[in-house]
Amino acid sequence: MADQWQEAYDFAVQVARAAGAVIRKAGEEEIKVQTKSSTVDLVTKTDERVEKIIIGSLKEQFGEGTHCFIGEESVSKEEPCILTDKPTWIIDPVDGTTNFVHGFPFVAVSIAFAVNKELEFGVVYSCMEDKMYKARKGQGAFCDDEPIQVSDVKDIHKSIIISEHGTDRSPEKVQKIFSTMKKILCIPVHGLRGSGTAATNMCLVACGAVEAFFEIGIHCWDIAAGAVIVREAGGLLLDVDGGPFDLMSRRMVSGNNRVIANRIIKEIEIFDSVRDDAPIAKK
Ligand SMILES: O=P(O)(O)O[C@H]1[C@H](O)[C@@H](O)[C@H](O)[C@@H](O)[C@@H]1O
Ligand SMILES: [Mg+2]
Repeated sequence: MADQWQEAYDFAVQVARAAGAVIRKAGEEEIKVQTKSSTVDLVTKTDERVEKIIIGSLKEQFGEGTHCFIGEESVSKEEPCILTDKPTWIIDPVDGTTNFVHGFPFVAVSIAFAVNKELEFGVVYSCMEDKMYKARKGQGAFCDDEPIQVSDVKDIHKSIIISEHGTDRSPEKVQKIFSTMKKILCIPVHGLRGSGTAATNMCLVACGAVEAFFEIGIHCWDIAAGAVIVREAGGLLLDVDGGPFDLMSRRMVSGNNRVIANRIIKEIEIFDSVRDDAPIAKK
C-alpha cells in the first residue's frame, strides 16, 4: 500500500504543476467571470476546466471507481462532499479565484489525498510564484524539494498572523471578522496579512513566514492539502474553539505552536457556517 500512495503523491505533484501551467496561460487571456454563492464568490471557465483536467488525469491513472473525488467545482454542481474511508482526492483547482480574476499574483492548485478519512499527503502549487509545496504523512514538508519548518516564535507580540474576509458579506459576520482582527492587531502583533488563498496561507505558516492562519467559512478543498503541509512542517491544526481540527467544519486555526494558536483562539469571535458534509437541502 505504502508504495501505491507514493506513486499517487508523485503523480499529484505532476498534475498540480500541469494544472498551474494551464492557469498561468489562462491568466494571459480574457477571463469571463461568473458568481456562485454570492456576488463576491467568483468562478471562471478556468476553475471548471482545470478541475476536469485534474480529475480526468487522476481517473486515467488510478482507474475509474476505485478512488473518490471531492472537487470545489463538482460540489458546486451538487456532487457529494462526503469523506468516506475510500481513497479520496480533495481538490481546489484554483484557490484564489478572486486573485486570478484581478491578476493579484497568489493563486494555488491544491490537491490532497485521504484514506480512511485520514489525510495522507497534500500538494499546493503556488503557480504564479512557481513554488511547489508538498508533504506526505510522516515524511516532512517541502517547498521546491527543500525541507520547510514552521517558525519557532512563541511570543505573540513578535508574530505575523494571517486571516481572510471570505465570501459571505452579511454584516453580522463581517462585524465579527473585523472585531476579531481588531483584537488581534491590538494585542499587538507585528502584523496581519492575507494572500487571498487559504492554501498559500497555510504554506506560509508551514515555511515560517507567519505564525498562524485562521479562518471561518473556508471549505475542505481550500485547506486539506495545506493541513498536511502545516503538520509535517511541525505546526498544528485546531478548531477555532480550541478543540480538535475537523476538515469538514469550515473553520480552522493553523499555527506554528500551541502557545500562539491558543492566544489567537482567545480572540476569535465564532460565527456559524454550514458544514461541508451537511445534506444538500441544508446548504
Ligand atoms: O474560492 P477560492 O478562491 O477557491 O477559495 C477562497 C475562498 O473562497 C475564500 O473564502 C477564502 O477567504 C480564500 O482564502 C480561499 O482560498
Ligand atoms: Mg479555494
